[in-house]
Amino acid sequence: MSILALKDVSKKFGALTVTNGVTFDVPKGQALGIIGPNGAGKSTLFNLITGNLSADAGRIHFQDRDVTRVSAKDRCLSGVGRSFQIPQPFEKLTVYENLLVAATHGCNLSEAAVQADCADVLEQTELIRRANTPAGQLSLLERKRLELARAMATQPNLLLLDEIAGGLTEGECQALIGTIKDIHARGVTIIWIEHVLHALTSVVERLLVLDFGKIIGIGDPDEIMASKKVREIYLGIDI
Ligand SMILES: Nc1ncnc2c1ncn2[C@@H]1O[C@H](COP(=O)(O)OP(=O)(O)OP(=O)(O)O)[C@@H](O)[C@H]1O
Repeated sequence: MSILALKDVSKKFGALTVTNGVTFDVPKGQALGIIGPNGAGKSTLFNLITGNLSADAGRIHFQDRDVTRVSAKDRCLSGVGRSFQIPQPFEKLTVYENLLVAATHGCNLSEAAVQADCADVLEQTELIRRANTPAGQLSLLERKRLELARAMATQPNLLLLDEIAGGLTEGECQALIGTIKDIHARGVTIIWIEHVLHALTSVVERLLVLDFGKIIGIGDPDEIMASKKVREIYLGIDI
């Protein structure tokens, strides 16, 4: 059963077609990776799925409901969570307070349940010892963890990760991968845009390649990465 389905989704900015007839679905519980050159339309695709942008054409279904014209807030409340490429936490609020804000506005839990949920998310994302630290004092890895935690605090069934591994050392990257794997093992469906390929392929079961807003490949990560077309377009390897 698919949790998300896009059918012929398109988006233009002026004369520039950034999403061009995109059709794919994501089975419940799967981790799907998205790769593509800079400007291929990956973040735009996320914005269309979350409702931050509205599609010019096509339909988007989430959990069997047509959400094409549903607002970003309602999509979040119904279970679409996301992290952003550039983390922008409330710098002066503590880690825990940042999660409370996300949970209070991003899910339907009662006040008491929100507090318990945020404590659980702090454990899951290994931020428990930084709970009372202002977000502005966190290291890069901790900021990435907080970005993940803010998305998890909205209790997503579908978690969208936008280049969360960028800029980390190899050790930090491995630590973050471990946390993402744990979240996936709990049954959360994941779509992850990432340029750090080894991080992505160590988690995802399926890979989608975008180029100029079109899907040029989707399937088993090893097969996709071995395909001549993908190697030429994405890796710039002339074979
Ligand atoms: N709000 C906007 N208005 C006009 N053009 C935009 C807007 N958002 C994105 N674009 C353009 O759409 C194209 C796709 O951008 P997008 O950010 O989706 O690509 P991307 O694949 O995520 O790139 P990157 O890997 O660099 O993050 C780019 O040419 C970008 O300049």
